[in-house]
Amino acid sequence: MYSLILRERSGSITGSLWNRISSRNMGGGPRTFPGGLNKWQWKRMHEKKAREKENKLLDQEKQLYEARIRTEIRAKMWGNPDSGEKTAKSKQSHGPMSPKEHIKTLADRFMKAGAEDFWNENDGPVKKSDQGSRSGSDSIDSTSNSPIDVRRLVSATCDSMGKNRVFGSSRRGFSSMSRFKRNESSCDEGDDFDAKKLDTLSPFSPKFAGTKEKVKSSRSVVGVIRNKGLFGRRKFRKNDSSTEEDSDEEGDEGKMIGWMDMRKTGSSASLGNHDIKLTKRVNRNVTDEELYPPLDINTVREDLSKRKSVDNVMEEKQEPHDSIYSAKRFDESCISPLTLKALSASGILKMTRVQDATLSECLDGKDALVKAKTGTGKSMAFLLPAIETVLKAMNSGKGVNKVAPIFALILCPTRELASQIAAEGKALLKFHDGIGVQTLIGGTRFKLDQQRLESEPCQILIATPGRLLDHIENKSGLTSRLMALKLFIVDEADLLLDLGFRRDVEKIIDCLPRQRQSLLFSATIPKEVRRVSQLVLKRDHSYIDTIGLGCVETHDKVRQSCIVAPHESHFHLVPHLLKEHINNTPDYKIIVFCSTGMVTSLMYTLLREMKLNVREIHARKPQLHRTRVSDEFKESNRLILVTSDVSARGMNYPDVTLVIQVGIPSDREQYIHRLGRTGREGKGGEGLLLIAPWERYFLDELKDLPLEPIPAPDLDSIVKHQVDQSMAKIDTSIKEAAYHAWLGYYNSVRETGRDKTTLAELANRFCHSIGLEKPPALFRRTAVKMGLKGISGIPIRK
Ligand SMILES: Nc1ncnc2c1ncn2[C@@H]1O[C@H](COP(=O)(O)OP(=O)(O)OP(=O)(O)O)[C@@H](O)[C@H]1O
Repeated sequence: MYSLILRERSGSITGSLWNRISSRNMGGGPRTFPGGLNKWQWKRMHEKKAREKENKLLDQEKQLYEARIRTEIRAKMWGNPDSGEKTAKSKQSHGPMSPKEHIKTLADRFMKAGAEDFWNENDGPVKKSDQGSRSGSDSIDSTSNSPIDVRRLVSATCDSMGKNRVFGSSRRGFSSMSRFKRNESSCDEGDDFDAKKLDTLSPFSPKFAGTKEKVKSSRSVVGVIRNKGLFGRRKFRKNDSSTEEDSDEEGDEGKMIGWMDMRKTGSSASLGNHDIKLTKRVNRNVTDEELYPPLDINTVREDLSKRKSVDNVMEEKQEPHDSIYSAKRFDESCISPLTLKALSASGILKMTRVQDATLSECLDGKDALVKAKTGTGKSMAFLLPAIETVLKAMNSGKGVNKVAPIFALILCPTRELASQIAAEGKALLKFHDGIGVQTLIGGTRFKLDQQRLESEPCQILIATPGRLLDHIENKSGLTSRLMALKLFIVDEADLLLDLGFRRDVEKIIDCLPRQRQSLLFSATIPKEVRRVSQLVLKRDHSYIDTIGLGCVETHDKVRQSCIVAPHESHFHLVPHLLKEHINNTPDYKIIVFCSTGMVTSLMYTLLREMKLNVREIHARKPQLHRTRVSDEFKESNRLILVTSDVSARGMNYPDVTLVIQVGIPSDREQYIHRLGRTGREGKGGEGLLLIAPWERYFLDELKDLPLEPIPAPDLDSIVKHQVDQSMAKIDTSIKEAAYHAWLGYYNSVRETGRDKTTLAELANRFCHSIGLEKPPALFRRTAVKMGLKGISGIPIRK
């Protein structure tokens, strides 16, 4: 069926080309599945089943672990009347070991033997001669009853965990905490006891895959070693401090130690007598000295001085902690010399943290979900891999026979953002001949788009979902060009995967080849989005979070405050606050966010009447106007931009000094993105949220952000008079339109459960504040559309 549709769409494609196209692996697949389900429903059903299976397995693991603990407690309670002497009988005893003893044996063996040859096939009991070769604190005699150096074990473990990378492969529920970063400093810490050895010790290491019994008996170590993720495959990630050797070992396949090799060496036979109880352990009080044998003071000093010098070198190399930049330079990465030339021509030498964290992963062709704060260079972080992908595809010659292939597709939510990304892409391609970036955005003529796409080079396409779908559905030939796609990028991924856009994005994905790399970027990635990201990403994608767990998504340098004041005072307060800021900041540049396009228009008209230097952008303005104003605001200061949420995401207006949000945003994420228009590139800024008392409930969503409540300022009587006069001059139609839009918006965001004020009451107050004598009646159709029909106090026109 799908090939039929395709055949119909590509009527102009020649026979041989058709053959190539139809044999291509398309993202769509069959349209219907058993039970009349569509592809996505089918996919979701299977994902759900997989999750359930995973949870069931986790439960089983938990039960096993609990059983282990119970056995341990029972063993403790029964006691062990052991004399401590090794009897001939005990030596020959082949009964099962107690969990504690097993752990001890494992740890002892570990201490004795190097982790590398620990589980060799012909590995037997540790020989005396081996013991002799070790000295100092490293050496623990396994034949004696010397206790395991738990403190060292724990500290090494914690150390590895503490330095755990925040970013890593995303497996649902298996947080990156279960992964250990290879770190030289952690090797320094406890002799040769590094993360890798810890992994070897872990019952989840493939080396322990030999018998279930072994895995079970070492489960008590797990409490220390693994604090999350029972099944997650252990991965070692390479980092800056990884040695050459490390990276070699990690190999290409996900930098993971070969699973098969380990399983081979971890067979039951290879354990020899080591899982057999040989001695009976004496129950005796262990002194502190025995537990923590005194260390040679000189060794400690040496260790400390070594660590200090390493730290100093690291500090010298590192940027200050709150800097958005990393110490790494672009010329240290493997991007093309011509791109490097363009970067240095723009004065860009160092990577930002997000670029450093993602570039190598993205260049390796991996799928990734990336979270980084606003204004930290995410656009460049995905444009550079896009350019490299195009260069690679062009050099390999693949797809060049096809009709002008598009190798990289970038989706973003707004037209201005698409144009901005395209401009940045063009700057990076300045010295590359024959590679072009084009945009497909709404508000332009469809035919012109087509002509442009055909006449100018376009290997990188940046589009808004609606217009791209128009082209796909109108058989403009774009579908066949997209068949060569290698890289699919979604900027502001959380918004595009949210309900408003998701259907469009799904349809677009249906038209893309399945064999592709996909990257998702945003400053905010709620849990729900991580889940649905599977729609776009491969299962083994990386989740790269440069913000980190428990850290806020906003910038420390941006001061955030909140004013709660009655709704009717907002139109008076905004001009007052603006004037105050302008007086204190000569080079001001302010963005005022309003809830809807029509309210934006009213606010703009009011401020213009008050002779402030102001511009407006919202969806109701023609595209030409939007582009002109956006460009003007980018380049100037001493200007105020009043805008709706079309400017909330991704727009890079440099040096914005203040962001005012009038009324509650649609959600927490939108608050963060709006605020993110200031404090870009590590600079400072100020954010102010102005809400009515009934909107206070929204502050719960922001309670982890450093939002300072401040009292509403006393209104300047001159400003108040000016506002009243200016408002009186504004056309009633603008006010009525604002009223209707406002009503619709608040009806959708208002939490009626918490708010006792009726919508009619709020509507009346809003009317009053904008100088309307009485609420204008709504057309019945509009009222039904807004869900307002039947609300008393709001007049409805037939
Ligand atoms: N390595 C770098 N060195 C200097 N400036 C950079 C670097 N990378 C990006 N920039 C600049 O930082 C600014 C912000 O970048 P960008 O718009 O990509 O941020 P963002 O993280 O996408 O923000 P948002 O989350 O709001 O979309 C841009 O002006 C960009 O040119």
